[in-house]
Amino acid sequence: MSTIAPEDITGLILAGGRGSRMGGVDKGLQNHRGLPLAMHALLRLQPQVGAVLINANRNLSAYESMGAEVWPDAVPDYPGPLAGFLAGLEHCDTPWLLTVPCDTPHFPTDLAARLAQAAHAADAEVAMAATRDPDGALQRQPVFCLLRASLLESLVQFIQSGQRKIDRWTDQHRHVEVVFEDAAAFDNANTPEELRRLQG
Ligand SMILES: Nc1nc2c(ncn2[C@@H]2O[C@H](COP(=O)(O)OP(=O)(O)OP(=O)(O)O)[C@@H](O)[C@H]2O)c(=O)[nH]1
Ligand SMILES: [Mg+2]
Repeated sequence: MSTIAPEDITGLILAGGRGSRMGGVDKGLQNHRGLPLAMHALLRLQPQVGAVLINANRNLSAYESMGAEVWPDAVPDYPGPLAGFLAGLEHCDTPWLLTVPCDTPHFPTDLAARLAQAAHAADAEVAMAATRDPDGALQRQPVFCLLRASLLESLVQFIQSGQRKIDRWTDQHRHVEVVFEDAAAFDNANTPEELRRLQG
């Protein structure tokens, strides 16, 4: 096979954060064009992968009603997105996991296909999205990450050692970066103002 099949990938929507810059609200449940942000992510991710999970730590039944399995962090105190990666890897039944955050409703519709192609071609364990700044500098998008499910043990150890940074961890493994030309597709909503800007 010349790539990784969609059926071999579980999509994971990361909605487990504190949303502190948004005033402490549950970011994935905030309205964007008539639907909760996490629902936009679900609708975009579902056609690209075989199954979808949601990682959330509050309002679990609201997320369940979107039609996907929901898993909270197994580690306490909101240690960051890697806790979500961990919940996803623990509950993923496919050889690959693809993470996306709940606050980026316009992410590329070919995200899974392009990351899968690159991971396969490079025989990598991790494929991460990247964009270019206006000045041309490469900007990693670490929460958009295709991972081999076999990295679970490595991630448990990394988190137990007190580390939190996604690319510090992924750099320990065979990885590739995939540049997406449309940087605006990765615009996310951290504040109410950024969410308003996304409506336009
Ligand atoms: N499971 C889990 N996910 C997290 C955690 N922190 C952030 N995330 C998720 O990681 C992604 C990127 O994080 P941020 O954009 O900083 O979101 P956030 O942490 O909720 O927002 P702030 O509190 O304002 O930083 C979002 O999809 C969050 O839901 C955490 O401690 N646990
Ligand atoms: Mg945060």
